[in-house]
Amino acid sequence: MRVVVPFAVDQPKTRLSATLSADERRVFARAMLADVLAAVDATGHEPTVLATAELDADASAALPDDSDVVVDDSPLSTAVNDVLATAEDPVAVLMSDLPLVKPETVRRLVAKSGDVVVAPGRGGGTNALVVRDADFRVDYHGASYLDHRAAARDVGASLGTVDSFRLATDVDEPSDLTEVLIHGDGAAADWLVDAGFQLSVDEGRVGVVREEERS
Ligand SMILES: Nc1nc2c(ncn2[C@@H]2O[C@H](COP(=O)(O)OP(=O)(O)OP(=O)(O)O)[C@@H](O)[C@H]2O)c(=O)[nH]1
Ligand SMILES: C[C@H](OP(=O)(O)O)C(=O)O
Repeated sequence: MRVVVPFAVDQPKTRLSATLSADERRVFARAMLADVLAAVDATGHEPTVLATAELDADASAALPDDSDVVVDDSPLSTAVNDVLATAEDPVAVLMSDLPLVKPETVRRLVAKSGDVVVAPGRGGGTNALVVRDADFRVDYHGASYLDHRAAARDVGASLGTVDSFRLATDVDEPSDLTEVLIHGDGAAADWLVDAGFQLSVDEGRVGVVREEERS
């Protein structure tokens, strides 16, 4: 199955700006992209990066050999809907900020039955979809998990849901870095460790600290 991976090339992950500089967010976003693409590639499914701009050398380095790249500077939902409108076969849409995703996670997603399969993110978002219905269209942001379920019902599509910790864990906020350090073992986790991040336990609560901040 074609697995479309939307990727914001410029100024990604602004909600991490209290913790990472603009340059660091660029590099970290590319490390997460590499983890997602590696997981897809290991399953034999074909990744297509849906990028907001031409990929630079760092982002291109994350691409497995058989990847396609589509550049579309439209807003996220418009760009994904452009893909869905011309797709002749089922398509999966998997976000690029899911560094805990493993090949088995991708296999579970694409194996789930339903004309529209939704994998919720924490907080009401939609971290992955499988679309087997020609009339279904996306509408991201806000409580998009609920919106996508309603949109599927509106076009008469049957619904599947994938309840997966690894798919639900998108990295949006500084607190999400904790999950990457605990459960990640790919490029994103390695980058965080190299950048000096480590787990901290403060009054029983787990978080992250950066080495330079502890001294
Ligand atoms: N093609 C495309 N992908 C996008 C766009 N905006 C976000 N994405 C990707 O969609 C996924 C979810 O987006 P967000 O969680 O909002 O990521 P983000 O825009 O980098 O982060 P914030 O700036 O913190 O909102 C990530 O894989 C992004 O790289 C867009 O306008 N076009
Ligand atoms: C794309 C968007 O991501 P979030 O902003 O919720 O991380 C969504 O899941 O609808």
